[in-house]
Amino acid sequence: MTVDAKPVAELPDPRDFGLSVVPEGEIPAELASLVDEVRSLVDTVAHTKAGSRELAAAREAVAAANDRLKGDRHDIGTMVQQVWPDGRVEYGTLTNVVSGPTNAAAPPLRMETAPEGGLRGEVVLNGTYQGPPGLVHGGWLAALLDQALGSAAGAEGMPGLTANLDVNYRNPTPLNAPLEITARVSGTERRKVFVSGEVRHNGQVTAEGTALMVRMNLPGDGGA
Ligand SMILES: CCCCCCCC/C=C\CCCCCCCC(=O)SCCNC(=O)CCNC(=O)[C@H](O)C(C)(C)COP(=O)(O)OP(=O)(O)OC[C@H]1O[C@@H](n2cnc3c(N)ncnc32)[C@H](O)[C@@H]1OP(=O)(O)O
Repeated sequence: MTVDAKPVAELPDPRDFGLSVVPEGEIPAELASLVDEVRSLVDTVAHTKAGSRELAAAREAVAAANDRLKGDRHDIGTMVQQVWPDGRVEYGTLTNVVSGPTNAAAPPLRMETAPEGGLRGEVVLNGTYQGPPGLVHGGWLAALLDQALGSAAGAEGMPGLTANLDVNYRNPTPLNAPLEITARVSGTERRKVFVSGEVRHNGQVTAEGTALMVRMNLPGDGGA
């Protein structure tokens, strides 16, 4: 179903809305490497069986690193501009909990244009995303789908917010295993963008979702 589809001519530039933008290429390699290490640290701490002495020493080392870095922060709402190999430009928040490149709590999910249309990404979720034993938490699968579906709408020139998200869990989703995420726009109606997507492991759908994204109301587009 496509009624009155109205992609915006150009993606809005967040700077026009008073937001700062960091081009992904300008993120220092040392920060990317630190984020990876912290991601691993969170998993290590979550699973450690170390004794009190080692734990106390590790706490001191982490506190020292925290003190060292605390001072100088990006503002909340800072955006990152990502340019994908196919030339697609995407804006997201720098610390987006699913895709933010500097957020150690993010897997992170990266979505690229799929040959069959829509977007496709791969991600591995470690033990800090656990729900049932050995399995990914259902809320996190919903978060992955929400992000992928939102990106699919953005990639078609219709960035917006999720008004409704519906997820069906078809099969258990394993931790520490490659997952494929796919998403596409299935229709539009005025500012409503209908999107659908899947999470797969070894080609088998483990979760699938549909969402209604409401496209941003931009100055000059008449709001229709
Ligand atoms: C600033 C610069 C930006 C730069 C560019 C950035 C690009 C980024 C690109 C790409 C990446 C995106 C990745 C994101 C992924 C993550 C997504 C999230 O986590 S979003 C957070 C959770 N969602 C919320 O917090 C929304 C809260 N809700 C609202 O704010 C409003 O309700 C909103 C915006 C969704 C709609 O409000 P209204 O006032 O704008 O529009 P109304 O008139 O109410 O609705 C429009 C149409 O939608 C229907 N509608 C609205 N809500 C509905 C619902 N829940 N169910 C069914 N229909 C609904 C209405 O009936 C209406 O339909 P009719 O055209 O009249 O037919």
